[in-house]
Amino acid sequence: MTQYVAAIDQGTTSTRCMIFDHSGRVVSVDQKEHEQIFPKAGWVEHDPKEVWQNTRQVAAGALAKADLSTSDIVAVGITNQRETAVVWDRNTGEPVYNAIVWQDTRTDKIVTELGNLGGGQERYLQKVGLPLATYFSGPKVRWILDNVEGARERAEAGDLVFGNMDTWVLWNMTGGVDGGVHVTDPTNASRTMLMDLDTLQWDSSIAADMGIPMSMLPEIRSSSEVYGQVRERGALAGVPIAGILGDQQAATFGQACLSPGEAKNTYGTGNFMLLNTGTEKVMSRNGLLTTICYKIGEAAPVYALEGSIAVTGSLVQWLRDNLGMISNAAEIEEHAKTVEDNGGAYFVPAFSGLFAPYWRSDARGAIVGLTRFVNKGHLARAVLEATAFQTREVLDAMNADSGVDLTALKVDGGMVVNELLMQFQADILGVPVIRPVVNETTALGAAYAAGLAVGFWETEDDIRENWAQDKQWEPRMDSARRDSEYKNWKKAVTKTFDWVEG
Ligand SMILES: Nc1ncnc2c1ncn2[C@@H]1O[C@H](COP(=O)(O)OP(=O)(O)O)[C@@H](O)[C@H]1O
Ligand SMILES: O=P(O)(O)OC[C@H](O)CO
Repeated sequence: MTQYVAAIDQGTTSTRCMIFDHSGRVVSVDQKEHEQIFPKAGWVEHDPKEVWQNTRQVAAGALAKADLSTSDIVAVGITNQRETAVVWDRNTGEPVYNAIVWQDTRTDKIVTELGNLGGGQERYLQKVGLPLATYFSGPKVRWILDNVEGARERAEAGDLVFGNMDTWVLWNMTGGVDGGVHVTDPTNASRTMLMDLDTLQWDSSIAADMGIPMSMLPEIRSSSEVYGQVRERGALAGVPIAGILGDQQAATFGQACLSPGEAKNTYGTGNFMLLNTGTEKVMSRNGLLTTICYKIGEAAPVYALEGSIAVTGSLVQWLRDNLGMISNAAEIEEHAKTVEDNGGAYFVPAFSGLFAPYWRSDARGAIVGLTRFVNKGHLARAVLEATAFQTREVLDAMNADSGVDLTALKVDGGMVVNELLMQFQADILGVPVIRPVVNETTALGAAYAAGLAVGFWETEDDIRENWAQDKQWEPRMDSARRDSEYKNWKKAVTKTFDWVEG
């Protein structure tokens, strides 16, 4: 009987269930979007119960679409938008507040206060590998405890628990109030600001500074082992849940970046470039994050350097949803193709401040270089080019920090169907850009982690063998134009600084 592995991919905009065969080929997908809730400027929330309901639906949907039954599935992996924080009551399963999403900037004052405590920024960089920023989960949990009536008392009494989306989905999938497992993996834990990067354990002094009771925190296990079985009711009942990886680490795994020096760049809501640095923890001097890449069972953890960009695909969504300039994401390429270049316009989408390599929460978005000449096509180009320029900044930082000169870039994610963007990306980087046959590397990576734990795949070599190239874009732009475009971009970025005052 043919067997398969399933993956739940709980992303920023949607939740997917994908089923893979032994060759890593997708045999079924079901997907459901959830509401993006924007209560105020800078605030972004998701309803955790909607996400859980969607998870159940897509699990059933993916099985039904491929006409498979639960007995065909040997393991399930979970991958997720990282940093997004949920706090719920372990006795009732009710969240006390909406999930606060990674893009949300409401914690800027909390972050500033933490920076004023002993050790400041440097203490966090050394211990957790992250700069103090609104991006990470710890300050979001602190905000909930400070602002939801009665939450702090309930947390101190041991009734409230915290989880990122992996933990929320796992706890519910394994039974919720009826014995749900409260666990995370080191890739997710490394995005909270609360995990010591050397010991892979929660750091009680940082938790104390953030006012977060240790009893709220999930147990940190490896990224590939059996955590529990799917609850008896519903789709996938009884199947072992055997892998957890944050979505960007999952994509790194799915892209078979399994040796030091190998990197991938994922183009989704935001962009995330990860470079495998092996068992060596490389600390960044150029605005990158040090993070856990994966930890397979008992093996030593593998580290990564990461360049996180907050706004890339979501800028295309913004054009669609907030401006109505396009009716679907693919249309942006049609508009961009009507012109030769950006007509002098540069769009810096600092909607959540700027992440890597700047980490400027005082920045806000700007379109510069506007003249009467600029039309819709130029703006469409400027929107796509923003993704490519931001990626160049991250690649430069990556090369400087690691000493690795990346000679090609493996790409994946929702935006890489955009041919114009991929060509411009190769042009502005000056290195080839390579897309794999299976572009769903995030779900695939989580499936690999789960499949390795139950022996469906034997070793990491199986993963390397399954990877295959689909298309490669070669740089065509001459270096003088590349340099002048990049110089203009850098100048445009400086125009976004110091917008939000103190
Ligand atoms: N043809 C396209 N051109 C540019 N952007 C696109 C295109 N198709 C999808 N996108 C963008 O890709 C993103 C979705 O990618 P995906 O990897 O599914 O995201 P996530 O996992 O973050 O939810 C959306 O932000 C969307 O705007
Ligand atoms: O949901 P995605 O694919 O946009 O990924 C979000 C990242 O994990 C945020 O760190």
